[in-house]
Amino acid sequence: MVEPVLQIDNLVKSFGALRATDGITLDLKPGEIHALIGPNGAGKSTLIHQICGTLRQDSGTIRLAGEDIGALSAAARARRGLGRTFQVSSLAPEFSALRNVMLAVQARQGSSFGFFRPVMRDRSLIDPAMAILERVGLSDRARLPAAELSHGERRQLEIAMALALQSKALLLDEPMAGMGPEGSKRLTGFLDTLRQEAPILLVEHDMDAVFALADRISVLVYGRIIATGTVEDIRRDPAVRTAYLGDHA
Ligand SMILES: Nc1ncnc2c1ncn2[C@@H]1O[C@H](COP(=O)(O)OP(=O)(O)OP(=O)(O)O)[C@@H](O)[C@H]1O
Repeated sequence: MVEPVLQIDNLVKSFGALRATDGITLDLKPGEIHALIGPNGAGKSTLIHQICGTLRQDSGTIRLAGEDIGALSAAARARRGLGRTFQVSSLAPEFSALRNVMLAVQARQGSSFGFFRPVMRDRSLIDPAMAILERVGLSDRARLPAAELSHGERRQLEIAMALALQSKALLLDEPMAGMGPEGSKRLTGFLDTLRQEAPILLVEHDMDAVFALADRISVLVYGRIIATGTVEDIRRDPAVRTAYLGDHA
């Protein structure tokens, strides 16, 4: 059996009387895109926050490459190889795309963020950063400040930074949000190739993207996973159709 890269077991998080995640168990295997879908308020963001460490679970375990990371800070989890993109961007907006990625490369190499070193002339940072920007299709935007990139390009840049940190697994929280049809199509194509580099847990409302990309889909409703399966399994599942998909199936 293939060992999962990420293994979540029985994760529980309550806000007062509300169980926002109510015993969630799921895993992410090498090379796969596992999509997490569900209606508004189902608990998707709460789950992502617990996995990346910005919210502490009440109980349950989170393992990355076999290591229990459930008590580590978000920064420590990122250093262990948990990459993520955010609904709200984490980029340094005044820095160029290149510099943002160079800082991630530098962090990966173990040196601290040396703002006073002449990083912009350091080939050991520039070359790998440019290679990654090329990989995500942003090399012609390398010198632009992150703030001047389009919404879709900023998502690509965040993914570039996750790649620079050599993430073992990627958590993508609604990467298609705010994108037009063209942008969604381009990002879908890109994510399709990205799964070989690091498996992806994808929270997404854009069902065209989910159906095009997902190896497996888990459906979350009121904090519980009501079904996990292939695209076909999920499309056919009567409980899922009732709870979520409706006409979209
Ligand atoms: N900090 C909080 N305090 C209290 N309740 C919260 C908090 N965060 C989330 N909730 C509640 O937990 C439930 C799950 O919310 P969550 O944002 O995780 O859902 P979601 O599936 O991500 O929704 P969406 O698709 O709209 O982003 C909701 O009922 C929400 O109101």
